[in-house]
Amino acid sequence: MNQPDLYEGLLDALYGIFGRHEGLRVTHAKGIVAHGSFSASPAAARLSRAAHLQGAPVPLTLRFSNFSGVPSSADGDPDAGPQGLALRFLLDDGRHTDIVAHSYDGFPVATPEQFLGFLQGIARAGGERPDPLPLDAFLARHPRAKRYLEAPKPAPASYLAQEYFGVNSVRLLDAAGAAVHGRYRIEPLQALTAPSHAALPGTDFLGAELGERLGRAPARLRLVLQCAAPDDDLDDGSLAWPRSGPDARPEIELGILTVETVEADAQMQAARQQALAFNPGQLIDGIEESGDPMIAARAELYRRAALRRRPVRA
Ligand code: HEM
Repeated sequence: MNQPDLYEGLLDALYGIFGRHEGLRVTHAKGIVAHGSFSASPAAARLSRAAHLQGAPVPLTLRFSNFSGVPSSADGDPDAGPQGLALRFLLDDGRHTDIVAHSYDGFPVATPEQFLGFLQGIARAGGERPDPLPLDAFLARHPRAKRYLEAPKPAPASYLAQEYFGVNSVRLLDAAGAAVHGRYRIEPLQALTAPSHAALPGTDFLGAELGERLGRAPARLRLVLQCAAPDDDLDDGSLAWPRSGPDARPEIELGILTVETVEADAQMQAARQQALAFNPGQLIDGIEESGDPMIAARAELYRRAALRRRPVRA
């Protein structure tokens, strides 16, 4: 299969599973846009020459979301997780760079081709005449996909109360061109107080909780780089790297994200969501793809997905 057919096939498969919901993303359909800023650590500036990692505060747009492509799916429903966090760093010269992360450490599969097989299996296992055999066969060959499907993904107490993982590794380059490979993680700076809403199936609370919490005070998250060990596969985001024990990978704090406000006006919120098109392939000098095939594929996929969901202008 050529690349354009693969990308269109992936989008068709996602629309087949979730249906078409006018103007909304085919996955992560329900979300909320917030604004804030990012301040890089001195370690980040030593690691990369990227403009937003030099230390001066950089304006930030964030979108928190639920996995499902069905916008009416509630926060407590099983298809709501993993939750997503997309970040856009707005640079002085009008450019931007993005990180698109989710709350599961890993991905079901390593390549877009495998992901198509996974989605096709899921589609065949549902619908009017369900046939579970293709999915069963796929999961038998891809145990990490099985683990992903079976992992409980409960709703968090707050979008701000859990970790998010970049999954696909990147290469950071310093001023002299020296490279470090790693994966992003975004995590709460401190444990949050008890939730104000219950995370029960059928309940919808995450968007309101975020607005209420930020109405009281800004929230802070850490951006961390989990560094690759010399023999780590940089092209397989389905495999989580150890975080504890003797094989724990070194970690470097890249900076602090301060989340300040949400778009309170419902119409503006909807318009912002539609206009935004985050893209994990939107990189700038000082940050490169690591060789993971998913980054290039996601770059083209998200571009095509945004074109499909946006209204055609006459
Ligand atoms: C081949 C693999 C993947 C495919 C086919 C895929 C597909 C998509 C598509 C079509 C969208 C909607 C884009 C838009 O309309 O703007 C999307 C959004 C998203 N994806 Fe993926 N994705 C893949 C891998 C991943 C991975 C590895 C992660 C987590 C690290 C991830 C997290 C997200 C998030 C958080 C969003 C919502 C972004 C936003 O708020 O705009 N995806 N994905």
